[in-house]
Amino acid sequence: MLKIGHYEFHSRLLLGTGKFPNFEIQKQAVDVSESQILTFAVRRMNIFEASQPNFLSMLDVSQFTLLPNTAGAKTAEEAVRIAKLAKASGLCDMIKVEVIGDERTLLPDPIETLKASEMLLAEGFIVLPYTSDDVLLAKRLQDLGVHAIMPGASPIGTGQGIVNPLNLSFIIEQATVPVIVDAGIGAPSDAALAMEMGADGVLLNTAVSGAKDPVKMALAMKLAIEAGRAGYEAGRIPKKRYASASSPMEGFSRV
Ligand SMILES: CC(=O)[C@@H](O)[C@H](O)COP(=O)(O)O
Repeated sequence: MLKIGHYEFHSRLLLGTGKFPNFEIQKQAVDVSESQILTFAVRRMNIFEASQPNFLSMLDVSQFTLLPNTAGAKTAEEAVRIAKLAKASGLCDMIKVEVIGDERTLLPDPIETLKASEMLLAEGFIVLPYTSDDVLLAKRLQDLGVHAIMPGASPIGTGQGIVNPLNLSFIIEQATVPVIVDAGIGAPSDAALAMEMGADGVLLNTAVSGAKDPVKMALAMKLAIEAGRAGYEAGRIPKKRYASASSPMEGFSRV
């Protein structure tokens, strides 16, 4: 079970809702992914205008936890304003804090992210900050009392996979709250690796929405995350420098 604040989920795949070819494909992808948490940018979703097309209107929203995110915010104050708007719409008391500090890399601004997280915790939100793979920042956020940490595997939409596995392993090692690897996942093997490393979940969007067959890729990501988690729980064998026979000969009679 993935536990975030007072929420519990059996799925460890968090799915973004942007850039799908159309709502029908998106719905099918969401269905096969069996994801229970869908994230969306409050500023891009027409949540307050019933007449406008809105992906959420295609879903039985009672089956999902909708995780609003503060995409588009450049400052802590903007992020807090967006989070409050989302809460006012009655969707969820969880918020993914996304404060972007640089337009080209879309990397999060560490100082504004920390500030926004502190302000949102004080307002009673369940706070999930999207961070870089900075080990100390993850620790500082955790010490503030955030409910999960979401380090990027690589910049949003790049599909580069986990570019700094060492940092990610340090973040996971020291974590006292769930670690959700967020952004930059390109292939199912990236998601499986994150889970094998001990991440508690994976948030992804572009790898599915931009795939040639988004529905099949959603299924592949679901299976990869399940396989990675099972592998982590099973405990992989240590890597060795030299070979050891898979069928040892000790105890066998000579013929
Ligand atoms: C949807 C969302 O929250 C994105 O900002 C997220 O970080 C996913 O990134 P990818 O599109 O790289 O999977």
